[in-house]
Amino acid sequence: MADPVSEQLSDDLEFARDLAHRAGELLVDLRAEIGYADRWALMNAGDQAAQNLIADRLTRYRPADAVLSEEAPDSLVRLSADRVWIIDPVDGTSAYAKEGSTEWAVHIALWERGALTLGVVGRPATGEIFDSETATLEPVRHTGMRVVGSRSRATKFFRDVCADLGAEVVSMSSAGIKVLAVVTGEADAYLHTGGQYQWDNAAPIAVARAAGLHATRVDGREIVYNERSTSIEDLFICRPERVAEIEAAIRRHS
Ligand SMILES: Nc1ncnc2c1ncn2[C@@H]1O[C@H](COP(=O)(O)O)[C@@H](OP(=O)(O)O)[C@H]1O
Ligand SMILES: [Mg+2]
Repeated sequence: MADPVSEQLSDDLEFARDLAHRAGELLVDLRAEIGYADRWALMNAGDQAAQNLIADRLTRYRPADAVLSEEAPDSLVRLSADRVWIIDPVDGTSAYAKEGSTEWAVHIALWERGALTLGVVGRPATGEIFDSETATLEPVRHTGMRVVGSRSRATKFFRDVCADLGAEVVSMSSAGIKVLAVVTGEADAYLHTGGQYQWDNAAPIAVARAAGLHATRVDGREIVYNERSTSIEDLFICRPERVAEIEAAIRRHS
């Protein structure tokens, strides 16, 4: 009979879910242990502990693969690798260090020969894990249009597009948590401009695509991963039925 543990380690999606689960538990424990009095200490400890856990297991169980992580120096080896794990150990770091906030996530994505092949977004504060195999788009439960955007870095463009649409703006931390808000029907779209990196959106985009969401750059271009530049400045994630309306507003303000 197959050993369930070794099966879990050999299947990339199960391996990635397990990484997000382990890192999430560690981060929740650290919050309780360190407390919130010194936010920088908690942020640094969380980033470092989750990075170490994920990096150690990738080295041990996926030694041939390259890694791009927010918390490790970028190695250009990834540009000629067949498989690259794109990792954000804690997305929404400042929310992680805010007592009571659930707006922080663990991102694990895998890029293989030109495309993202899996993504896992863990929401450790609620114990949920979303992945690119099982994510399904839920119906909206609100009336009108809701657009989710950065809590701390909303741009004029974002505000102008939302005002044009007459949309309710919902501010949240973490790119992963914002994509989950669209997947779960809490918002119709997630619009971001002004800067972001591959690790901020790779896993969320894999989950968004699996759920059937529209996911492109703000100008409609495809989002391309494992480019030399780590930057992916802007994103437009949207329920299919709202794409045309929001794209028209984007064009009016571009
Ligand atoms: N203008 C900008 N430039 C660079 N990174 C940005 C950015 N706006 C958002 N981000 C990054 O994108 C992630 C989600 O941001 P936000 O919560 O504001 O929507 C955060 O990742 P980290 O928390 O991993 O640093 C944040 O640092
Ligand atoms: Mg991030």
